[in-house]
Amino acid sequence: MTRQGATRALSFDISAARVGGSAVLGAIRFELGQGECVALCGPSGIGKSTILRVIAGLETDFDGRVACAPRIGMVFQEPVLLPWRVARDNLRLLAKIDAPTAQGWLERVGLGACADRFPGQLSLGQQRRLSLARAFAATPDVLLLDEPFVSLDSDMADEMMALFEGLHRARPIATLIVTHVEAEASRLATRILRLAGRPARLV
Ligand SMILES: Nc1ncnc2c1ncn2[C@@H]1O[C@H](COP(=O)(O)OP(=O)(O)OP(=O)(O)O)[C@@H](O)[C@H]1O
Repeated sequence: MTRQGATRALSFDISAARVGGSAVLGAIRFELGQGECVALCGPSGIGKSTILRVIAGLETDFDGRVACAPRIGMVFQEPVLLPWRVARDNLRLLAKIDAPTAQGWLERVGLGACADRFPGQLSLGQQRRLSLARAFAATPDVLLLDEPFVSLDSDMADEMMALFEGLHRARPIATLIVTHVEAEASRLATRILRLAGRPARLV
């Protein structure tokens, strides 16, 4: 396997990837242009998160070449926040921005009044908004979103998607978004990559 920098935001070209020794991904090749939002779809267990993990360097058992711009941001299904830090500090410390900028981001995602609350004092939807704000505030070159709207009620999912659209319009970071919901993919992405089979390939 080879990892190196790229002129495109992301170039993914592998012939195989294994998880726990079993072949999960087959030959898969795609690219992500600067500012583009691409969806990665497929049934549960097909290997969508594995692709994100390979890109992020968390999964190294693969054959091929992954060239990604250096700064990668990830948003997981479960928000990963510092539980002992209030919302403002979660943004400030993890996105490396000052307190007034952090407050500005909180306002943008409707959490202006929650700056001094700890993650445990926020609802799941609020925690996810905070995670999304943090990801954009950190201005990565590539953003990897792993089912960021799963298990939210339809109003909240709609609100989160609108939030993502607004943030991405204002700051068009190359984004790969994993979802198994077709409507989400066609709403948010300019291109949809579909996985099928075992080991998984693009279809
Ligand atoms: N430690 C492991 N050992 C063996 N197989 C594993 C291990 N971890 C994950 N897998 C397998 O890897 C495959 C791909 O998992 P992955 O999480 O990438 O799928 P996914 O498409 O993201 O699924 P979901 O939509 O349910 O999150 C699954 O079939 C899973 O069973």
